[in-house]
Formats: sequence, structure tokens, C-alpha cells
Amino acid sequence: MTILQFPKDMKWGTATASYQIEGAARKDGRGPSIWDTFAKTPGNVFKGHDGDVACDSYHRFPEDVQLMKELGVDMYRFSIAWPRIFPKGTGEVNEEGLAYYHRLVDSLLDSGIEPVCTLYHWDLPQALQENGGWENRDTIDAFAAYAETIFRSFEGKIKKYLTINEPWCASFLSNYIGAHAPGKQSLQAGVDTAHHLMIAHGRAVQSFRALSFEGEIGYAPNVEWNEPYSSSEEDAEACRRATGWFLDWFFDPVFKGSYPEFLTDWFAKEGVQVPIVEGDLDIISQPIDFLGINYYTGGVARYQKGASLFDHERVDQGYEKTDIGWNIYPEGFYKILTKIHQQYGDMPIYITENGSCYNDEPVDGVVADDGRIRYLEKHLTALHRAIQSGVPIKGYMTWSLLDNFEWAEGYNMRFGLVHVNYRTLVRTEKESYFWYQQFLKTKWLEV
Ligand SMILES: N=NNCCOCCOc1ccc(-c2cn(C[C@@H]3NC[C@@H](O)[C@H]3O)nn2)cc1
Repeated sequence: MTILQFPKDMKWGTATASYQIEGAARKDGRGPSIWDTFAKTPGNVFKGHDGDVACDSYHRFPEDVQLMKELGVDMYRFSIAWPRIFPKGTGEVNEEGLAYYHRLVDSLLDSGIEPVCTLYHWDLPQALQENGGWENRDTIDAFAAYAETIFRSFEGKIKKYLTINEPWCASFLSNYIGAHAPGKQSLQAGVDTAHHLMIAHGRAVQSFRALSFEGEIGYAPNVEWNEPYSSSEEDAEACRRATGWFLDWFFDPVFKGSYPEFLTDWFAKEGVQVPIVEGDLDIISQPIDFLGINYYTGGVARYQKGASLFDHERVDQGYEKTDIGWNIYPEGFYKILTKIHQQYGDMPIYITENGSCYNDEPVDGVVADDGRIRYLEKHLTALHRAIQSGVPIKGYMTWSLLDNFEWAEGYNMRFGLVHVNYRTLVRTEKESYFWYQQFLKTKWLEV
């Protein structure tokens, strides 16, 4: 057996998001978001599930904070619901919305837990969607105003911000593939919304810098890994495109001030152009303080003309899968982290999401989610290997503290360390909660 000791100064935590856990959808002035609309449209979400109640964390957050205090985390990543602050996206601030997040943040600080705030985790005010949402450049100004409102209100309390969560999901998954809100299916809309989300990111960074408040700011792209099935150039290039859709497309504009040509050329073949206006890339490439990385899965892929937007297809290598059907692929975690380090340099990295879906239920009060423990062991081992390779990992937040609304999968898919009974809202710590609690006491793994 080998002992893997993690750096003593690494920070550890868990993560959630507003629409997925809060509920209280119409409480204290909250306006509707695109996810309220999308979820209430038949056929979009498993069995018509929606975020009206979710985990009721809006009311039960003291219990959730106590769970984290007993877990022993250093930090908690949560998101602020824009529609609670500006019910119509812009205009007058909803003070009751701000007050809720001050109650949450004060509770975290009183418990010795560092708040890590995501400004945008997909719940765009529906009123802005009525005017085109992220396809409309005006939404960028609205986001910048919302971000500044949060920075000012939480000065001195929140010192780590993430601007945009998973811009790939908020753009291409939501406006090209159509699986998430608002459910469009247009590649041009995917490219437009991705570009505008990244400008919004840059404008929030500019605003944060101008205020000169103490703290750090970054963003949280999600990445996958595609390993070439053969040594052929065709397979390598197909994997480069598929991985680059998540990586180069959302990293090059920030770190290089330009889009990757191998992908802009590929989109041009589809008749799609990035709607760049002079100065956009200067805004997007504002220097950030850290990078959030969300990783879940990957796999082996090969060239297959016409099989996908990038002429690639996954090859099933028989990898064990989680209950949502994603490969368990810790090798891809190591590979994507070392590639990010090699391609983009020594930017400090926090793993802002990594976790697994296992739908185990309580039996006599025990939730034996051994699969989640094995996933954590394998991915923390890969993370340790990346750290040993020189990747500047500063923290790790597992997704998620609680079972919650998993978007189009509704409540059918469970990612939590804590089980939630959605009828009674009773929380039950799973075996993985106790495993993580023990790990957090030592910060080492025996493998
Ligand atoms: N890859 N190509 N796919 C082509 C076909 O796509 C069909 C569906 O695709 C996807 C891709 C990715 C996801 C996803 C979900 N989470 C988990 C959440 N992260 C943020 C937090 O809120 C968690 O709930 N992360 N990623 C879902 C669906």
C-alpha cells in the first residue's frame, strides 16, 4: 500500500448551486428564471420535476451549514440566484434577496467556512430571456451591473468569486444541443451565447478590479478528456476537436486573447462565425486570479465522419460507469489537468466540481454508496498524481454536498454526499460523507 499525502495548505470543500437546492421559487421577491420556464415546459425535465421546492435550502441552510461544519470542510461553493437580486434582471435591487445570501454567508463565516460564490450558475432571469437572453449583447451589461451589486454588498465577506459556471453548458448544451434551458438548437446561437458569456465574465473581472476589494476572481469551465482510439492522425485530430470544444474554446480567449483557429475554421465550414466586436477579446482576456475546473468524465474516441459536430464518436472500452451512465475515467482527470498546465501555464487551479452519480437509498438509516467512495478514491489519486507533476492545485470541492435537482435529469440522479428525501426533505449522511469526513482529518489516501 502507498500513502498519498496532499499538500497541507490545500483547501477542501463541497459545492452546490442556487436553482438546484434552494426551492422557494417565488419567495421574498424572487423572479422567474429560464430554468423555471424550461422545467415547466412538458418533456424538458424527467417526470416534469422542477426547482419549486428542491432541497428547500432557502429555509434549511442552517442545517446544511451544520452538516458542512461537522464534515470539516474549509470552503463551500454556492451560487447566487440572479433573479433573487434583480427579479427582472435589471432595475431595482430586491433587498430581501440580498438579505437571504447575507444570512447564508454569515452562517458560513460563523462556522469557519470560506464562502466561494458563483455569480452565474445558469438561472438567468426570464425577463432577460424575453429579450434574447445571452444571444443579446445587452445581457452582458445587465450581468456586469448584477456582479457589481454583489461585489459591493458582500465586500469583506466573500473573497472568492467565480463569474460563470460551465460556459460550455450555458451556451452549447443549452442553445445548440438544446438539452438545457432555454432549449434552443442552433449552432450559431451556441457560438453567440458562448462569446457573450465570456465577455460577461471579462466585464465582471473588470468591475471587481475597479472596486479594489480584497479577494480573488476566476471562472469555472467544465472539461472532458477524449483519448484517441488509435495512433492515427485522424483519431488524434478528432479528439483534439472534441476536447477543444470544452478546453481551447473557453480557455484561449482568456489566456491568449483569441479563439483557437482549428475550431473557428471548423465552425466556419458550418457557416458559423463568432460575433466579435472590436475590443471584445481585450475584455475577455482580463487577467484572472485562479481557474475553477469541473471534471466528471471522459473516454476513448475516434474519427467518424458525420458522427458528431466534430466528426468523432466515443468508443465504449467497457469502463465502469456511474448511475447516470458516465464513464469512470480518472486517467482523463490527470490528462486534462496536465494539458491545462502545459497549455496555459501556472494559473492556480481549484477543482470546483468533481463527483459522481449513485442513486443508493437509505436502508435502516444507512446509505451504502460504495461507488461514490471508489470514485472519490480514484479521482483524488489522479489529482495527487497531477500535483506531483507540478499542476498548481490549490483546492478541491466535491460535487455535491446534497442530492439535488440535476437539471434535465430532475431528482432522478443523485450526486450528494448527503441523501435528501424529497418528500420529507430529511437529510441523511451517506457512507461517502463519513469517508470524506475522515479524509479531511488527515488529507492523505492509502492506495
Ligand atoms: N459531451 N458532449 N455531449 C453531447 C451530448 O450531450 C448531451 C448531454 O451532455 C451533457 C454534458 C455535460 C453535462 C454535465 C452535467 N454536469 C453536472 C453539473 N455541473 C454543474 C452542476 O450544476 C452539476 O449539476 N456537468 N456536466 C450534462 C449533459
